[in-house]
Amino acid sequence: MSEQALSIPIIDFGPFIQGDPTARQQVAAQMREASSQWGFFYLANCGMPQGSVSEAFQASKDFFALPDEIKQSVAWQNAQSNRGYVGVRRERLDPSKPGDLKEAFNAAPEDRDASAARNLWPADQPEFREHVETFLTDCITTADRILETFAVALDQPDNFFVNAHDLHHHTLRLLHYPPLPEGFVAEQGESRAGAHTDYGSITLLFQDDAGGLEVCTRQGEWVQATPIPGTVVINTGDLMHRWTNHVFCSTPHRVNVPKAAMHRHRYSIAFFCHPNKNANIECIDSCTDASNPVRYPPISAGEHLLQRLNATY
Ligand SMILES: O=C(O)CCC(=O)C(=O)O
Ligand SMILES: [Fe+2]
Repeated sequence: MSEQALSIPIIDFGPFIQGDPTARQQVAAQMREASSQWGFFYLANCGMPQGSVSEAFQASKDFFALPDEIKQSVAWQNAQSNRGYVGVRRERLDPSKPGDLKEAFNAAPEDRDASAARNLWPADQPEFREHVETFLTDCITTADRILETFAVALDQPDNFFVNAHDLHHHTLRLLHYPPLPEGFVAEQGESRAGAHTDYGSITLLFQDDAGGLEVCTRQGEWVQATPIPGTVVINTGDLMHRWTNHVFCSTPHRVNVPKAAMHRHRYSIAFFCHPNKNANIECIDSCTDASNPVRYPPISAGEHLLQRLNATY
């Protein structure tokens, strides 16, 4: 492993949140560097209330421990609404591999549009709903602050990305990777989550201490994104890659099964940010010059997502 491979950057967000203009510029410059070299970084002091994070993890554990028939009562229906429960091996993030050894529950911020899909909540679990909804709200606040930093990093008006995300077309995903049985062998290359890139603009990823998340460097080496307590992992997705004309990466990542953590549960929570469906995704002016000519025509965020989904399924 090279020196660089060992160091997914850690960025302290505290100075940005406190608002000193010089400190904001410094944090923005760190995010620019990390997003262009890695497409991944750890964010410390991200501003999420610690209680909200631990309640969301507890809610997730309680939900996945429910009997299967309750989980199936809120089963995921279709890609259009993309909410509810997805059982073990139902999904393949890497289509060339068998189903992922995980289960998931998707929820989204409530859409102001009355015709939009609604979240699926299990009956008689009021605390689950309450904690997930609080966590969703806190994730939106945090994501908006990160998006503001990205705007500073790319010499855009502060609200450039936040305005393009103000309909909150995001998805929250609680993930549970069950313990693998004694003697388990990954016969056809199964993993907890196959190698993939995320589709949207940015992802906030909260992980417990089990480990297993791995990130592919630009040199093609897989390195571990070891859990660091008190941080959230941020990565940039395919849409941000396109929007920034490849200045920011969309980096493949996967969840492997470390031997030491094979027989224990792993829980993580991902918050996938997507711009408004009608947002115009056109090369950002500071992301092109003679050596990096514009690579793509403009596209709406909704159309980009459809193309990305059609390429996968
Ligand atoms: O569980 C994790 O740590 C990563 C999950 C992930 O990358 C995803 O669901 O897109
Ligand atoms: Fe991912």
